[in-house]
Amino acid sequence: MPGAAPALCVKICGLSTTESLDWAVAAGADLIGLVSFEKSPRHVDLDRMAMLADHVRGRAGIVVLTVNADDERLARIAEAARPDLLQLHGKETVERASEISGRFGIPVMKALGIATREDVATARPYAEAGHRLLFDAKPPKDATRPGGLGATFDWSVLESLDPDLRFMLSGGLDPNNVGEAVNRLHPAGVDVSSGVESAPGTKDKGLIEAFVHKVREAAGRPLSAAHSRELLA
Ligand SMILES: O=C(O)c1ccccc1NCC(=O)[C@H](O)[C@H](O)COP(=O)(O)O
Repeated sequence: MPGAAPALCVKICGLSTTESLDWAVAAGADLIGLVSFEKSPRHVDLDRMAMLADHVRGRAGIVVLTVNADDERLARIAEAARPDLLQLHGKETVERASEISGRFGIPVMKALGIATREDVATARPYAEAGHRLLFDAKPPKDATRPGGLGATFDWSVLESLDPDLRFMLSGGLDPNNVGEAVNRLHPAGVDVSSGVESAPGTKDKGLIEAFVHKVREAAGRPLSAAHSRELLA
């Protein structure tokens, strides 16, 4: 559609039951996220990850997120879940991200903790290396995990961003603020975990539906599965 805004990809992260996977798919999510990080209330072990991935395969893109995982762990994840995307949410360098995507043949989305414009500037080398970007709130120094904290960051640091630097927005999004985020920042996608939960790790059907509805409303057009394929390509 000429002149239309690019479609928006919606990721619902931290899913750990078949029921909540079905809620996310039915609501229109493009991507579902499975957490492989033991300190997280959303962590799923390899057997559960494999079961969940097989349950949703073909109905949404499968993203598995890890934190500074070594090759042995990544090999087990790749075998168990056969993910469409690996989200690296630790201190992985550009070189490590490229090594992982090359070794396992799985595209990488690098999560970056954002607080200042200087943090945003660290994204360009990952993009130039062909990796997807997820901008999340920079975690506090005493945080027990680098993401899934339900905290927003100062979105104004993204307002002068080069429009060719496409990113998935994350961090403290919920049905009440995602519309503003979409209209202000025009991200390639949005990602949520805490904002669609009734308790840490417990997803809420109504909040998932409300979140996706608000994104669709703000984007002014149906969510595009083709766009999530583009994001995964
Ligand atoms: O979700 C977690 O528990 C988590 C643990 C360790 C690393 C990353 C984690 N989540 C990554 C995500 O992609 C979350 O969706 C993202 O951080 C946004 O979370 P929230 O602010 O709770 O919506």
